[in-house]
Amino acid sequence: MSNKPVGVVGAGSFGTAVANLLARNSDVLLYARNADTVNEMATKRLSAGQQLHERVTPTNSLEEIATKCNVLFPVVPSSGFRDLMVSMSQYLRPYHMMIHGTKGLDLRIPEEKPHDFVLSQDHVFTMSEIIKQETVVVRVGCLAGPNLASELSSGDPAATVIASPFNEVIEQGKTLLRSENFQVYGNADLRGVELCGVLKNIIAVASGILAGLGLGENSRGLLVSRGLVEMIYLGKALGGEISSFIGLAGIGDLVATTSSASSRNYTLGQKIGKGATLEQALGEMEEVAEGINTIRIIHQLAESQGIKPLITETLYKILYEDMTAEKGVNYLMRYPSNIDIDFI
Ligand SMILES: NC(=O)C1=CN([C@@H]2O[C@H](COP(=O)(O)OP(=O)(O)OC[C@H]3O[C@@H](n4cnc5c(N)ncnc54)[C@H](O)[C@@H]3O)[C@@H](O)[C@H]2O)C=CC1
Ligand SMILES: O=C(CO)COP(=O)(O)O
Repeated sequence: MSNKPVGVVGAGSFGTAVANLLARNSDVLLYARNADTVNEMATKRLSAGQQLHERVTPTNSLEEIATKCNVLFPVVPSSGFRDLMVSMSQYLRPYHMMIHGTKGLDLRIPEEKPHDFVLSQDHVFTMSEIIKQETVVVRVGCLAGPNLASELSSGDPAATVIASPFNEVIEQGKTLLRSENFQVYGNADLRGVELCGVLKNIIAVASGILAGLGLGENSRGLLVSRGLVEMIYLGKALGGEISSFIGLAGIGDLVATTSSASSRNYTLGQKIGKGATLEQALGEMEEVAEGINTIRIIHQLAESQGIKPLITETLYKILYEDMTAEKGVNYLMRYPSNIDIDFI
């Protein structure tokens, strides 16, 4: 496997950062779907504002990347993930290994719903589930942790978690990604680690809102700690293990994303806190903020499953109904809560 290039599918901010990390150890093929973008990447050696490592070769061909690479890192937003897997599936074989970096969920509602239809976990999928549903790939994993693309591209010290039930996926991920400035931890709880990356985006949006309202570090500390409890509560209900949430992919990523203007979810929240509507805030952003879609999905799931994630529900009202950000904060502050930790 070592002489083969490694494939990264998706050349946005994170796909490009992952390609550059991998290029420290291997040749890399980086797929972008737009042929003009690929030509420009090849000539200017730039992708998503980042300089491309000399060992990264851009490609526009899914067939080429699947044929030449045994290990593939799909890193596209969750909204395009299933379509991508459907398009790629004809080129994929059981010997492929896939480690995705996408921090979102996929919602599949039947076109013809029975009159008593209730949305359940059977309609909400993580990206590893999509890979297994749409392709013949078996050895699947994910990559999650405090990995802000802008900081990775500056070469700052950082670390990630490779999660998979297959030890060989974890070991392969470590071999490919580990370098002087980049550590890689392993975790067998694939679902839990995927959910960490997905759910922390909700709390990042909330943190941005607090910042947009001009609130300080005490309120952020309160949010991060209650946010972690909510992530664990939801994560457990959706099949993750508590221990993953208190590791690098959980608390580690939560801290990074709730305190950085480099986070798109935080930035979007900040715009809302300053008074923008969701439509206005989205209109000002060029990159994906997965938390917006995740809040909608968790709201629908919570409603039908009888679970009550307080922060997520309040965010839903701010983003999709007519609650103001100030009212949302007042509502949360008045909510009667008195047990600090109730999940251990
Ligand atoms: N940017 C970051 O710091 C990090 C992002 N992530 C996650 O990585 C995923 C991707 O995020 P970014 O790269 O930042 O997004 P981005 O908004 O910078 O770029 C997304 C890229 O995916 C491409 N794309 C979308 N659908 C596609 C499809 N069907 N086929 C091929 N290409 C497609 C777009 O053309 C675009 O180039 C998200 O789920 C995000 O949560 C995870 C860790 C860090
Ligand atoms: O997940 C991330 C860092 O680990 C990136 O977060 P954003 O998608 O909010 O930029």
